[in-house]
Amino acid sequence: MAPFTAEANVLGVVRNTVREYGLLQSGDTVLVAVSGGMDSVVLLDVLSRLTEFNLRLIVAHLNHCLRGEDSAGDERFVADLAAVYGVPVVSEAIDVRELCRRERLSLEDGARKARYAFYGRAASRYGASVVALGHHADDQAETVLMRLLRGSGTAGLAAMNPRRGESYIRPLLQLRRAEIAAYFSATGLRCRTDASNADVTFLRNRIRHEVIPYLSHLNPSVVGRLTTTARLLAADEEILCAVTEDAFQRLSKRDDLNRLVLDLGGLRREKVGLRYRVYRRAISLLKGDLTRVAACHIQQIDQLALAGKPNALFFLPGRLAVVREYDRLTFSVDVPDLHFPGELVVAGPGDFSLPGGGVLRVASVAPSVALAGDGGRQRAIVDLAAAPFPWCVRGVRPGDRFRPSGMSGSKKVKDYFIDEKVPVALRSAIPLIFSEGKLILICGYRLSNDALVGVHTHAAVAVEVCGQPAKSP
Ligand SMILES: Nc1ncnc2c1ncn2[C@@H]1O[C@H](COP(=O)(O)OP(=O)(O)OP(=O)(O)O)[C@@H](O)[C@H]1O
Repeated sequence: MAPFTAEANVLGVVRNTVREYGLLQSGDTVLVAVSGGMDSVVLLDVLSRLTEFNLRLIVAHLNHCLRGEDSAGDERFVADLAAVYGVPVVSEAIDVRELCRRERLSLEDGARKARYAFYGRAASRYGASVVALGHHADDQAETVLMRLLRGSGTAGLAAMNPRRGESYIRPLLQLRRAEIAAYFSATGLRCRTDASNADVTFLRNRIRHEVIPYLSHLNPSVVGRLTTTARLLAADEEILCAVTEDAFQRLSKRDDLNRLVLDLGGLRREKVGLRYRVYRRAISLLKGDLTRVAACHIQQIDQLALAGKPNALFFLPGRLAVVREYDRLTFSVDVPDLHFPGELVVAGPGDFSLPGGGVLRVASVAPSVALAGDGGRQRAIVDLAAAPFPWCVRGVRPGDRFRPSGMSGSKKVKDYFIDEKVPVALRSAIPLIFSEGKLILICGYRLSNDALVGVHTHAAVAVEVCGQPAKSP
């Protein structure tokens, strides 16, 4: 029997993990993500020793440009290390701070986003079948605690799996940090040290250096317990994903503008947990991930879905709009600029493109149609004698007032928007129509007493906004 050494232990656990989760196939090309830290240095060494798989290894390193000369030093160190193993190295430098500023991400999220995009590029360049990452059991336990503190559900607490999708594997995930450190010392490997790993102003470091040691006093197996929780929840998560996918297929469709539309009638019959999952699925499909989408956003979407209000709008980080229109809930990204710059002159009936998106449609209607009543909120009928052309169409400005139909006296547009609970983000995109300097219509909302049709109306037009990004009652 082989003696039980730190090396034999690590190699044995990794071989078990690889077998249990089917992480490697013979002859695989593996992109090994190496930061230069101890874990990924050990990962590279271990993979190079799994000779029975006849692997082709490629080392990949991303320079995040966050620590000046230290980052450049890491990049050189990894290139030298790859040379020692006689394997190719692929590296890139990305200004992560700039990326985070541009995309309004935290440093941690931005670095992760840059890294995974880089892995994707590098893997396809070298035809790698999998990307190997150096996460271990202590990382897993820290991740579970961090997500618990952030209020994650099952998906978040399931944390990491030895296999993530088809492309990512974590061969060290069932090893403790101490076991990896013992292997590292026994083999005489060298690595880079990232001084920021000791900085307890970062939540992960505080959990690593303060919370887990404290919890270990209560239960010495705390890391094992947390990783078990993650494993059990990962198994549950698989079932829940299948159920979600089934519901999502039943309840969603794409409309002709490529927006995702959920059927509220069906959605309301589902349990709250499933509704939440369907919203998350819709968002990740549109945005690519769920970065910056918090539990409170999902709850707000659900309130929008269940509320009595037939029309309302809600914005999520990342220019994602969720619009409730009667029995539909529409998700769209890259919503048009919700701002109405400048002025538009309408000299007569016709279709007019609005600067914030959508079309203003002004169409003549027969006096009999005009008298039959108004066309509902979305389609207003205007008496042309009371509100003659040319009209000026523009966004709201401070001090604008009008005389809301059916009310006596006048009212500030701003107060009207507040009373009608029109979302602030939407207000400046709503077209206001003026005739002879008087506000006669807030499109999609309210006509003015000054433009109402009556028995004496001889000429009238119907006004509506088509393809408007969002509206609220
Ligand atoms: N700069 C880098 N270049 C290449 N690979 C890296 C780099 N930084 C980290 N990795 C890979 O990611 C693994 C996990 O690193 P680390 O624990 O720092 O990241 P994390 O942010 O906790 O995890 P995740 O990448 O899943 O968010 C490392 O073991 C290594 O395989």
